[in-house]
Amino acid sequence: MLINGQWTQDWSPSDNKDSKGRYIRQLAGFRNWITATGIAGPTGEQGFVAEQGRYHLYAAYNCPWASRALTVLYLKGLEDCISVTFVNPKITDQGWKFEGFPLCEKEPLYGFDFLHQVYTKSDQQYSGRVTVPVLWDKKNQCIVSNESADIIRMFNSAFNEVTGSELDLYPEDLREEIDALNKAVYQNLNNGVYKAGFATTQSAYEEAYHAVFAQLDALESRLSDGRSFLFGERLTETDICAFVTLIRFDEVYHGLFKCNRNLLAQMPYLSAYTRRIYALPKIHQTVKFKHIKHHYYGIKALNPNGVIPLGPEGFAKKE
Ligand SMILES: N[C@@H](CCC(=O)N[C@@H](CS)C(=O)NCC(=O)O)C(=O)O
Repeated sequence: MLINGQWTQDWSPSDNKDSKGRYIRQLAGFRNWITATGIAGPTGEQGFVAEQGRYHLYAAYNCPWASRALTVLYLKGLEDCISVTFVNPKITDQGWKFEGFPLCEKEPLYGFDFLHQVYTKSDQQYSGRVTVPVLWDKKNQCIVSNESADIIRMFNSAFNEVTGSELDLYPEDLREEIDALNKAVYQNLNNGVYKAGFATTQSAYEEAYHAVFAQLDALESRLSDGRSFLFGERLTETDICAFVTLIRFDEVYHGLFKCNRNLLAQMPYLSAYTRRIYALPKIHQTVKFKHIKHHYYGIKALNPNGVIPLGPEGFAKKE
């Protein structure tokens, strides 16, 4: 992580825990918003107007948080408007680096080797974790946001006049329900699998494990009335949030994070739902199982020798 702008490597995700050994995720440090007119969003400074070509997304195919930002970028037709660079999925002693893995290119704006340089370019004294996704403003040369929950909302609404997109993943009439379900899905599933995987006590692991499967059971039952998506026939941001965890479930969370009561493949409605979203236009481009497996099974604290299991195949198709 960065401390006063200096990189320090003495840290592993399981170090971030409470007195009961529960994993705690740090809050994002940059919370500005791009808006259609440049007025400030719910948090942060004003001045980030939605413009063609002005912004850049640093993403990682392995990461569910970056993938939800990438997915909304594609669904909203923003690929010609916002450029994207993918970091190498194998995290190094200096955190995320550029190049050295298929589809991971050179850092295009400054020729940086590591993502922490993007953070200190924006704030020379930055202290905090260096995470993906990062939304960068090329004009003011600073980070707009490193919080994917905010990034998907701005992608959903800020650029409609630039792209002409009419897709609304956060429709007015469903906002309250979306917020409530997002919260449960985030706590119990998206972050819940991490809480199971990085727990350092038996009780913290068991608590997280039960929360993960209670949430999966609730979603399975919600989908059992035959609806296509969580809120019926309309795709919403909650579907994207759920999808990025579900698509990784059998390949990595079941084994490495010990969320192993059952495979997702054994839950008929949830697996059909995951396949339904996976089959939507452009979604395939956001899922790279090789990146996913190499990243997670490369986490030294959980898998010191880095051996990558061959199965289960789950949703993976041969790449
Ligand atoms: N709140 C952030 C969390 C992002 C996050 O934790 N990303 C992980 C990758 S999956 C990361 O970059 N971890 C590196 C680290 O914490 O050092 C978001 O949702 O945007």
